[in-house]
Amino acid sequence: MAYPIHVKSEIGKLKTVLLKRPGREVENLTPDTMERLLFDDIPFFENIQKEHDYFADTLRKEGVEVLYLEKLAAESLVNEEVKQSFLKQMIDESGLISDYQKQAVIEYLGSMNNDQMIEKIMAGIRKHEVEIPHQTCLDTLDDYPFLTDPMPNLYFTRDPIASIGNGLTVNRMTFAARQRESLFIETIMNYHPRFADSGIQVWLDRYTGAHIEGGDELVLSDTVLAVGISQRTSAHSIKLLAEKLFKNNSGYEKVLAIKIPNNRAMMHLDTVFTMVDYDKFTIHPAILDSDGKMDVYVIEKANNELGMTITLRNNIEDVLKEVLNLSELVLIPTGRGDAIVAPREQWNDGSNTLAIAPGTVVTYDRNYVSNEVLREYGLRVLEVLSGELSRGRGGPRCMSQPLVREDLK
Ligand SMILES: NC(=O)NCCC[C@H](N)C(=O)O
Repeated sequence: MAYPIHVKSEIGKLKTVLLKRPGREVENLTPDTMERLLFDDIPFFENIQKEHDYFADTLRKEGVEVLYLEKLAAESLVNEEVKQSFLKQMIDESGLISDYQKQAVIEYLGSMNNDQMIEKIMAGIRKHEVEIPHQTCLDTLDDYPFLTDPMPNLYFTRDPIASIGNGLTVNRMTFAARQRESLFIETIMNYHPRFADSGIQVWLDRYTGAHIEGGDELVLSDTVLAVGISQRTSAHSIKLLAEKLFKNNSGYEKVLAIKIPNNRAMMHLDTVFTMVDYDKFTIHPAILDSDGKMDVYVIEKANNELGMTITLRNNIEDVLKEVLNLSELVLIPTGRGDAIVAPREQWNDGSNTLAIAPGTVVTYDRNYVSNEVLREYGLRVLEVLSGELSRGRGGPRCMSQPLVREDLK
C-alpha cells in the first residue's frame, strides 16, 4: 500500500515534498513587528517569491513532486461544516478579544472562496478591512494595525509538522507567532482526500502539553531518530514522543536527544546539524565544547517500568556510529570551521542542507565556503538563490517537509 506519508530516513530519494510559497504574509512585516514575528529583516517580496519558485523548480527537476500547503489547506475545506469549524477554531486562536470582532472576521472570511480565504488568513487581516459592530468598544482603538496577525513563517514547512515513518507529529509550536500554523496541517491530515482516512499515525498532536518543532526532528534511519533539545523543543516533549513511538509499533527503537545552545542563531537542531549521506553529516563547530564534546541522551526502548532507558553520552561521533552501524563517519564543519566564516555562514543556514538523495543536497548559494567543503567531501550540491529567503532565518531543510522518501537499500 502506498502511504501518503512515508519517511524512514533523512537522505532517501525525495519523492514528495510540502512547500509554502511566500505570500502576502511576508509583505505584512514591519520594523515594529518583525522581531515578534521571528524575522530579522523585511524581504523584497517579488524576489522572495522568485527565489522560492527557483527552489521548487530545482526540486521538480530532480523528479520531486511538490505540493503546496496553501492549496492543500483550501482543498480540505470543501465540506461546509468542516470549513465553518476550521474558521471558528482559527479565529479563536487568533487573539481577537471580543465576540463582535470574532463574528465579524468569521463573516468577512466566510464570504470568500476557499483559496482567497486561506490566503487572507495567512496574510493577516488589517483593522480597516472589516466593519465591526460596536466599533467604539476599547478593543479596537489602539494603533496596532492588524485584527489578526500575518503568518510570515509559513514558508518554513519543516517546523509545524514532522514526517516520521508512516506517521507524523503535528506540532505544538513554541512562540505565538507560529502556533496557528499547525492548525492548517491538522485540517489537511483530517480532511484532505489525499491524507484523510489513510491510517496516518499522529505520534504527537498540537494539543500535547509540551513544545516541539520539526526543525529539531531528524529521521536518521528506520529505527533511529535524533531530536534537538533546543529553544523550540523541550526535553519533556522528546520523552513523550519516544514513549509514543516505542508503544505503537512505529519501528523506532532509539531516540537521540541532542542538547544544543538556546539562542536565535541555533533555534533548531537542523540549523547546526544535518545528515547528507549514509555516513556524512554537516555540523556547526560551535555546538561542540572545547574538547569536541556535547550532551547526547540516548533513549532506548526497554522492557522496564518506564518503557525506556536513558543514557547520557558526550561523543556524538561515537554515538552516531553505534546507532547507525557505521565503522567510519564524517562530520563536515560548516564554513570549514573557521572562526569568522563558520558563524557567518551558519547564520544564513550554511548547515541547513536538504538531502534529496544520498549524497545530493540542496543548499543556499550564499554559503560558498560551506558549499565548497561539501563538494570536497564528494557531495553533489545543488545551490538555490538565497538573497531574500534567508531573511527569515531558515534554509532549504527548514523550507521543506518531506512527505515521501524512497527507503534506503
Ligand atoms: N527549521 C528551522 O530552523 N526553521 C527556521 C524557522 C525560522 C523562523 N523565522 C523561526 O524563527 O521560527
